[in-house]
Amino acid sequence: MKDPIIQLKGLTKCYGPQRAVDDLSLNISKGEIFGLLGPNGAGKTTTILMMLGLTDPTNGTAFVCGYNATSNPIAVKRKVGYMPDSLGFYDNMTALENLKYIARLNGLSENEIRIRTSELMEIVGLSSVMTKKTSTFSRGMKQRLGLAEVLIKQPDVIILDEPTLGIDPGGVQEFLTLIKRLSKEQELTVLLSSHHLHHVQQVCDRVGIFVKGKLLAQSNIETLSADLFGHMGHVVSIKSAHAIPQPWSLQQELEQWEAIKQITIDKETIVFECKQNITPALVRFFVENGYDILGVHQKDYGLDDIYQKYFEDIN
Ligand SMILES: Nc1ncnc2c1ncn2[C@@H]1O[C@H](COP(=O)(O)OP(=O)(O)OP(=O)(O)O)[C@@H](O)[C@H]1O
Repeated sequence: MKDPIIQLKGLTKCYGPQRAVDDLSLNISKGEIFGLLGPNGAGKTTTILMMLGLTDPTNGTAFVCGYNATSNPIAVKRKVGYMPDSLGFYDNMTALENLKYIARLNGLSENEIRIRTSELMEIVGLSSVMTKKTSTFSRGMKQRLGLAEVLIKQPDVIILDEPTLGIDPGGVQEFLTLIKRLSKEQELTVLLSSHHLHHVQQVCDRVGIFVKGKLLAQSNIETLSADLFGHMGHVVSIKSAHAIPQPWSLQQELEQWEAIKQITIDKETIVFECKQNITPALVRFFVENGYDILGVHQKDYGLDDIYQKYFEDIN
């Protein structure tokens, strides 16, 4: 990994006897989109607050953009834009006025404010509605305005806490596409916390699975799948037009196949766990033996399976 822009070492936060974050070590490199994935109460927000210097760790360190977040929170805040899960705007002001207000708070000159706010409204797709009061905005539009506010100080890192919460599916898609584009165009590092696995899967280069304060795994989705389910090999299920009799005359022959590890039969469905992908050979075998096939399904392990494996005891 290139020099990490976020470096968490043994980060721990205890609330009384409860370890909200437990010995978290994690490196995130510049330009990466990292998804912190976990159910409610996993410790995602607490981790973010420690990274911003808004709450002190019980143990461990958080270095962000080269600064220790606990001893130098002001320097970190200059470099990091944070969008919390609930956004607040001045509803009696227009979107543009809200953004200009934040720009002034960040110390931009009036000339910079004029140029930058108009650029950002364009980037987040709010130019046509920027003179409307934010009280009229949908949740999706508010998220976009929140993103513009976060970007106004040209941060190196943005941290988005549950950014897709409450947005309709179309809005989610647009928002995630925007995040991805910004990250690639500006080498912006993005830390995105969510419990929406599908949203995370669409946009993140890597994900961390966070459960009960512990980071259980971190990798890209493909590697996580291979690590967790690689031993399962290729699983293919074949649905015949008719129920498979028990005992089944062809089973013994198939069990001789080197590539087949296990055969499970349930009425007309036969599931094969195989060492490699032998789906075409299996289909030929069934056809040659006079079976009519209604369906063939190859199981691909994805984030759903990962989620279920880690979170099944919790949800
Ligand atoms: N100030 C606090 N005092 C005591 N306990 C807290 C405090 N803040 C968080 N916790 C507890 O720490 C644990 C982690 O909470 P946290 O908000 O970080 O989780 P999360 O993953 O962000 O969940 P959510 O998605 O629900 O916000 C929870 O059990 C929560 O109740």
